[in-house]
Amino acid sequence: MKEELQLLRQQAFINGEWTDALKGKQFSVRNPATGEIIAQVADLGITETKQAIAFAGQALVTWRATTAHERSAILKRWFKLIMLYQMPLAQLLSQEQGKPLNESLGEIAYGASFIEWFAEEGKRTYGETIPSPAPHRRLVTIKQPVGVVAAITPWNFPCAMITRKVGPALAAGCTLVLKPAAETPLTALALAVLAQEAGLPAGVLNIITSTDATGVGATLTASDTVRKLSFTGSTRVGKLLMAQSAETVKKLSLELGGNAPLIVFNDADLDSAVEGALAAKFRNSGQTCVCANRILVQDGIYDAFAERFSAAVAALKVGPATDHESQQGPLISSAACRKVEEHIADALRQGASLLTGGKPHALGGQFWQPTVLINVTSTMRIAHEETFGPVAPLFRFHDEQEAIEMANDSESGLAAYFWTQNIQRAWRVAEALESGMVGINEGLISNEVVPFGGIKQSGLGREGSRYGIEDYLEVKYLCFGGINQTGV
Ligand SMILES: NC(=O)C1=CN([C@@H]2O[C@H](COP(=O)(O)OP(=O)(O)OC[C@H]3O[C@@H](n4cnc5c(N)ncnc54)[C@H](OP(=O)(O)O)[C@@H]3O)[C@@H](O)[C@H]2O)C=CC1
Ligand SMILES: O=C(O)CCCC(=O)O
Repeated sequence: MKEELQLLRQQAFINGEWTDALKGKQFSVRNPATGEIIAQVADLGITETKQAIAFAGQALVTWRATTAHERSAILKRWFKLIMLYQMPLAQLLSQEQGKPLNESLGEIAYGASFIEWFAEEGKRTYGETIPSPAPHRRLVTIKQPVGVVAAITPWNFPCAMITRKVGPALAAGCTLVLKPAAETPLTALALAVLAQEAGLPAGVLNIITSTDATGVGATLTASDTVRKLSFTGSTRVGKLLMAQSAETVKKLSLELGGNAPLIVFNDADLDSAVEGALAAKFRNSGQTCVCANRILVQDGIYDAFAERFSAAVAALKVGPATDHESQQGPLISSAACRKVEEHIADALRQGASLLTGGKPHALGGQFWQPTVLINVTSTMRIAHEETFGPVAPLFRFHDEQEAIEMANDSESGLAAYFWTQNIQRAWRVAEALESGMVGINEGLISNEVVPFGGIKQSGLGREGSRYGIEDYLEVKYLCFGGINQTGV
């Protein structure tokens, strides 16, 4: 490498240029562990968003004409650079998002894995030949890039939620306008530094940093040039963007909220269930859409599980990312803290009890004690709303049928988990759960090779895996007629 690249950028990235807002507006990015301002980032608006869309439209003409191998070579260079800069990227990510450094290092590697995976998958976007019902016709399909893609991403995974959209889009031959969350734009901009270094042409990836999510979202969805929207975030905003996209009939990928059940049957391996529930609930301090939101425990194992689990939760080390022993960082905002507080208060009011936690952490600010509630019931808010924080509510059930009914009693259907040592039950329950992903005796189920996505109001489409690139491709059917089989 020639020289260290400067990863901390405070300007937006449009058509390969680092760009200020037209009116010079900026917004502050804060470290959620300290409240300290760590950057002043360009605050772009509707006009700049329209410009970025136009540049992405122009860049599409040449980018879509490159071969999958050429695109793959650039993506592989990008992957290598991300891994080369894994530590500084992780430090930046922890600063703006708050998660412990080890989790950030893991997220950078996870994020990079989508770039490497789709660098390969892009070469395998096969069409088909279809046996023709008519002797004089030949029928084939080819796959072509959808076109310009708008991507809107959340703050909880500032790297991986970007790369699992941008990786397949670029590999397929699409260009993008990306709006990262206003809380965490710095990792996105740092990724752009490395993409440019890897040789990504100007205009292929544009990044709009903005606090006007409504205006930018409306501009992206209203645009006829933008042919697809890929969004990860709340169900409320997902529905809004879906409605806005109806006018121009965009292709949609929506990764929305979850309310994941985690079921522990009497025949579970208790050690494994405790370890898995800890991982599934407390990853990123509970701020993950696949985090277990409802822990359903069978009568016969309830007390033993509650005791072991709450001891493990109480032992979690809460602290800032600068303390390398931290396992739980701060929540992203004071609003997130309020939601956690409200869910706990509502549960306690309705008869739940605390086994551990339940209060703001002594560190102050946005740190919250990892919390376990017992005797939680379906009338409580926590049963139906995603808490998105470090609160584990333990529900009680009597038999398998009741567990399945409780698990499926949700508008969401993203992830579900259960623990059993009975193979028949494992298949039965896995098939009965209404969710896009199921962990069986396993609490961490995400990686780049598997299809990530939900059913019901958890969204549309799949990210990662061989399916992840399909959302960025259109199938075109070609009918070759007039074929003279005797030869002319
Ligand atoms: N599925 C998931 O991974 C996530 C789920 N959530 C759920 O959502 C709750 C709220 O989190 P929150 O951060 O507010 O999630 P949002 O859905 O509001 O934010 C996600 C992204 O959407 C953007 N956005 C917000 N409003 C609009 C709009 N009108 N048009 C276009 N884009 C918009 C945000 O921008 P900006 O940051 O500038 O507001 C951000 O980039 C969480 O508590 C959790 O339950 C949250 C994040 C991720
Ligand atoms: O959408 C999210 O909340 C992030 C998902 C993290 C994962 O890929 O497991």
